Amino acid sequence: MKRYGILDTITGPADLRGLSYDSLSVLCASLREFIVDSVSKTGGHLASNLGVVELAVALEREFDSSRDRIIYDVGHQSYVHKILTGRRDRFGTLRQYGGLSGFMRPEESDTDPCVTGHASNSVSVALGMAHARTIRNQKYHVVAVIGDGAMTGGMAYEALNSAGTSGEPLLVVLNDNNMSIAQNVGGLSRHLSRLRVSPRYLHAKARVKERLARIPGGAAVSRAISRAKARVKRFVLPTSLFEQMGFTYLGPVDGHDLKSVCELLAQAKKMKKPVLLHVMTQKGRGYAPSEQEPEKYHGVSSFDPLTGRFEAAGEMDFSTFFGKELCSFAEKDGRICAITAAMPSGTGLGPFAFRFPTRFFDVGIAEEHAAAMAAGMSAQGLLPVVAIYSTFLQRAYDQLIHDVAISGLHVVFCVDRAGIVGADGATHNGVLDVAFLRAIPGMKIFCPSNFAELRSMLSDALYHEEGPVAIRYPRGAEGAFQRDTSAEPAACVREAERPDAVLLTHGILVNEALAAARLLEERGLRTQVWKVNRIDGALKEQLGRISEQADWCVVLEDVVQSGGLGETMAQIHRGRLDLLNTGDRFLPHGSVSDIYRVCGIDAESVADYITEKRKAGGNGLG
Ligand SMILES: Cc1ncc(C[n+]2csc(CCOP(=O)(O)OP(=O)(O)O)c2C)c(N)n1
Ligand SMILES: CC(=O)[C@@H](O)[C@H](O)COP(=O)(O)O
Ligand SMILES: [Mg+2]
Repeated sequence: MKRYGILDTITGPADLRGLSYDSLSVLCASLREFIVDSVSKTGGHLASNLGVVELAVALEREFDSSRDRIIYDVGHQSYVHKILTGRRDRFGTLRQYGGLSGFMRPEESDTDPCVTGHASNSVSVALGMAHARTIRNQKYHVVAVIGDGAMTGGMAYEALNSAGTSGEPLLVVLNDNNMSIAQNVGGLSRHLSRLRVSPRYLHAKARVKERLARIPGGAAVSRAISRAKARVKRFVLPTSLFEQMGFTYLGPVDGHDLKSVCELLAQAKKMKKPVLLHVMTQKGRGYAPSEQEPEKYHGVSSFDPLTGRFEAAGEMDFSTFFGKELCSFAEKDGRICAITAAMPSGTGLGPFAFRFPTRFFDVGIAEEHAAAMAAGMSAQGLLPVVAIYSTFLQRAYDQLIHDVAISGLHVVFCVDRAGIVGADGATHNGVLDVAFLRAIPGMKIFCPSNFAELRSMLSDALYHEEGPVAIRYPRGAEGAFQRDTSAEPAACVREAERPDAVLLTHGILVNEALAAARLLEERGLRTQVWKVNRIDGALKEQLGRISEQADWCVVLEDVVQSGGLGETMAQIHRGRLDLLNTGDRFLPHGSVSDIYRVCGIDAESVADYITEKRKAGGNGLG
């Protein structure tokens, strides 16, 4: 087993307090080596974790994470915290089924104060905890560690606005690496750049003070000048946004200078008010490939730690295909605009951004704003396409309804990462979109199963529809089923004469349904397979047609049961009905195939289920 020097001697955060700063620096190097080795095997969020090593060590040293509440925003950068709080031995299970989560999970450790995964909520949750501490007359510190990317999310400002004047002692550590997943964007990013250069001003001030102190009576002069300067400064120097909101602003400090970070944390801890500590770090620090390309190494699959090369060859996936197709449409139609909420590469919009920079909008982690902005564009004659992961679209629900749907505005929502995403787990699965989108009057949902259908449906959504349209597609590549059936609202993709059962599904799960039908055929059962391509006002009519095909109907979905197609079928179908879906629960993390098995929606489980049911002669509904 590989040894990691000083890291092997650390049993918990308490050990950090007995170490010199030099030893802590050596520990940081070991932590980086351990993280690179481990993540190169499991995959995970590499660059963000390498960037916060010193900060995370300093936080564990200066605070007591078992009692104090340290919330890492998103939590994708919480690996050092996990390693130092008793989870190092399980680190090889990261993001795997039954293993450690890639985010904070209280069920994993008392040192994880809350569930994390979505950005920009940490200051709100921290303030709630600070209020609880006051009301319950308890004593502990509350810290929110939020990145400059997460700080582009509107929720962060709602929280700062409230926290700054709350009077609650609370520390917000702004981890500023000038990166979201991609380059950070917007006015805040500019504001932080200005603050970052302010040490020059601070150092110059310190030098003048030092020189004045050396001349007789100079100290008194220095104090008088300082007082006058402080008064003048308020008028002539731009103060930080955070000070304006009621925070005491500390920093900016070099986040890799452990001693300075520890000292400032210790200082902040003593201050009985809202404090914001601005820490500058380098994303990907200490590993050459991720230092050079922090975006590429933000979230990684397994790779060779020596070269940084990825093991899996990059297959064409739905996102890349979508991005490429959208470029073809945009070439011919100058009204098409593309909007992303801080996910240009994840949503496949990189090429669009490059080719049509004036029609591409990265709004930061601001899904609500993205949806409402699209409404404005549509109202004024543009053709906006908003590409957002299913799970993050949850943030924009009110805007979907209020700004887009009520006015019947034509906005195309490309709902990426629909269904099971796998390793990111419960916070990131896209299993609620069918239910929440269907509930919006006038919303149409297209469910492509493959690239050809995505192309056709994108074309239909852009040119043959009015009002809001969503196209939901999964993470990753297409499967064996590559036929374009998009011309029909619902298509029979496997015929069977006098079928024993009809298997009905939508989207990528058609591959599991067809594989299940083949297995059932080997067992002597005839299964007809249908897929729904459009979920809209005519759905019941389609389901009625399918319902007539056989007495026994099985509905297979990669979404929760409530609000799914199975429930609608239950209102129509008079024969036997089984509903196979992700259930009304939050799912664990693991590979997509692991989670399909957990839910019983993989081909084998479906075939076994139907075979068993057939033997038992029962009805699976309810
Ligand atoms: C609501 C929401 N939208 C998008 C994301 C995807 N996301 C995860 S991390 C991240 C960038 C965060 O940047 P920052 O907070 O600066 O952290 P860094 O990775 O730079 O350390 C984004 C966009 C998310 N987790 N939550
Ligand atoms: C932390 C976070 O929310 C993102 O980094 C997410 O993990 C990206 O997921 P994909 O790998 O599916 O783009
Ligand atoms: Mg950042």
